[in-house]
Amino acid sequence: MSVLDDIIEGVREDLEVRRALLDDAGIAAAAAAAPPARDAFAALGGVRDGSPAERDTRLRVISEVKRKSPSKGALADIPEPSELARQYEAGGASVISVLTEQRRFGGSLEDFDAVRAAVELPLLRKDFTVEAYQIHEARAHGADLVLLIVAALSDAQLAEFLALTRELGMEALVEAHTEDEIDRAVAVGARIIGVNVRNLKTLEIDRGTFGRLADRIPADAVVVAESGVRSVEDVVGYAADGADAILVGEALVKDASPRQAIASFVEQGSAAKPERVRA
Ligand SMILES: O=P(O)(O)OC[C@@H](O)[C@@H](O)c1c[nH]c2ccccc12
Repeated sequence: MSVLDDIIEGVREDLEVRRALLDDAGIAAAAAAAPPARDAFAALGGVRDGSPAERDTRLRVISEVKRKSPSKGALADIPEPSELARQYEAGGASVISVLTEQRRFGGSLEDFDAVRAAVELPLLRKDFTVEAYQIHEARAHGADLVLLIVAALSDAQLAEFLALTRELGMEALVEAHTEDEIDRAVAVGARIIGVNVRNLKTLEIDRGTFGRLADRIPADAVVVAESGVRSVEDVVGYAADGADAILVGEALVKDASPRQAIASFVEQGSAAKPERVRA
């Protein structure tokens, strides 16, 4: 069984515990009652009805609240996720990602709620989405963006979940690891596409993956480089290779001043962004 299968098995078990407390109809009603979602696509520099050339050249940072990971174990204590989120916002993050997977990443919906109460930025509910329930649940907790991992879903599920996400007023970060997965993301109409440079089977990082795959993403989609940022040099590399946004967890939760780190990522990353001319 792959790491991904293993994680998803736990995610499904935990989901059944929550569903026993609030059933499908209950969670759908809670989602419908939530205040409207924020426009995460626009926050990431996406342009709906214009040419990509109209886009500004700022590199966006998606800053992640991440307590631990399967590859690295414990990363940071994070006694107050709300405090960390305020620093992320003050530093100039465009979106905040909050991991809610419990077993491997130490996240929770409680963390998500704490961050939601603390900041106005669009929030990504970062989890392994395998059921519609989780999408309703994300919206009920005030999420604006959900994660859809191509490797974990069939084409039919991808299309269904993306449609539900948009019905609820949210957008999806659709995560790919290979050319084939990018093509599948594009085929279902994803407009925020992430290339995760962490290999899901070996858990190893290969930053070069981003440069090899980014050009395959159509120009009207927002391109996100995910994982492996250690310092501003890595940010500059991703920006030069065509990232519109970067998703950063470990480096920020470990930094003594995440606020300053984000500010320098935005500044130096934006300076390194090429004029965008992709077919
Ligand atoms: O901590 P890093 O290397 O900056 O990575 C952040 C983010 O990309 C990573 O947490 C991630 C990317 N895709 C995921 C899917 C599930 C859980 C976590 C992830």
